Amino acid sequence: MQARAVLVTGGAGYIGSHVCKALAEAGWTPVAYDDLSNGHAWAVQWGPLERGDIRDRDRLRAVVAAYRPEAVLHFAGRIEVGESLLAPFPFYDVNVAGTLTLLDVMAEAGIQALIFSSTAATYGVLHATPAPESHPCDPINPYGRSKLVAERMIADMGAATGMSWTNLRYFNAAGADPEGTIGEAHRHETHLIPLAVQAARGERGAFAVFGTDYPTADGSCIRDFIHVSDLAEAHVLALKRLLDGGASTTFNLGTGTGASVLQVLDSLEAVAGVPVPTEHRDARAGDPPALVGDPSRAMAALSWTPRRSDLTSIIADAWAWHTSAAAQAAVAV
Ligand SMILES: NC(=O)c1ccc[n+]([C@@H]2O[C@H](COP(=O)([O-])OP(=O)(O)OC[C@H]3O[C@@H](n4cnc5c(N)ncnc54)[C@H](O)[C@@H]3O)[C@@H](O)[C@H]2O)c1
Ligand SMILES: O=c1ccn([C@@H]2O[C@H](COP(=O)(O)OP(=O)(O)O[C@H]3O[C@H](CO)[C@@H](O)[C@H](O)[C@H]3O)[C@@H](O)[C@H]2O)c(=O)[nH]1
Repeated sequence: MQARAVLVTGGAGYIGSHVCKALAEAGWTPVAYDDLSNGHAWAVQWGPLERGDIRDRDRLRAVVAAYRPEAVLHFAGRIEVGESLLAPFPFYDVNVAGTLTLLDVMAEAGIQALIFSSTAATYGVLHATPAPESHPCDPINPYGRSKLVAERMIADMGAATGMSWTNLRYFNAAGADPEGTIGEAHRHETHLIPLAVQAARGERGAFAVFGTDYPTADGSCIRDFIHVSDLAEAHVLALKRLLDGGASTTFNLGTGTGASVLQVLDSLEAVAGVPVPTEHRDARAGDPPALVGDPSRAMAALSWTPRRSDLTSIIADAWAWHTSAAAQAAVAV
């Protein structure tokens, strides 16, 4: 029997490629649609790669007509919080206008199910920790605002067209495929764990800790790290739920427990057995002090439990991937 196709925008990226692997293991053909601005052709291993920009309506139309996907998982977007304050235009252009174009093409083609990559950055500064989905959304950077606008467009389009949707608000995706096939390799790396790994391996200078006087126990920021394989599993479960008639909704995907930047560095030193050279810098603009999410709604509705999201497993998988032959070959491409 022909496997059922799903369109995965951003399928050559970090989270999208891990989700493609999980989708293929669950019996779908993931069609990755990606302009490779931050992703990699080598990360697309479980279905076809269609190069294209999410803002290119004609190209999207052609790919949708060729594969007739029964659902879309929408990862494509601009992702760097700090960058969004310096250059907001591409964040609104890709994350808002690009999402709107995708929604229009989906409506035209009659595709009735969408899973959207949203973010903890939609909340802004938390008043309650861990934050439930009902926490007010007041983002403090253009990235978070662009994702919140996209969430609201999706809900409006769904109400008008009958499309079902699930907005998944990820906290900090981390780690790598435990089988070592793919991992985190953003072209322009800004993320804590890969940068700290590179500093530990002597591939860059000292790791810059952004802010040491936050109102947290050790003064550094706190984030809720969720293993990318746990995220991937949640996407498969969310897709099944939506295609089985589950109601449109928003779920947090986090663990409910935070770790500080300094704790992450300690854990990396313990796993790797080498020191991480660090220097202290001013806080990065647009960074809330703590982002920790309550995942209990997703856990109940999806029968999902994060299994590899303890800090040691996350760091061990990240370290194993970054030090693997696969990663060395990948960065050379
Ligand atoms: N990494 C995280 O911790 C995290 C947390 C919350 C939400 N998210 C969201 O999850 C999604 C995936 O994040 P990621 O970390 O895998 O990032 P990523 O950059 O690895 O993946 C995004 C992919 O989208 C592609 N892309 C970018 N602009 C495009 C365009 N105009 N047209 C087509 N493709 C385009 C990139 O080439 C890349 O492959 C993003 O939407 C991000 O906002 C990520
Ligand atoms: O060189 C660095 C890089 C990061 N950090 C700190 O580490 C924490 C995590 O930063 P980073 O890894 O860049 O992730 P976030 O800025 O938290 O953003 C990620 O997590 C968000 C959800 O919380 C997503 O929406 C974003 O797409 C994703 O990039 C923050 O406190 C940063 O200040 C440093 O101290 N030094």
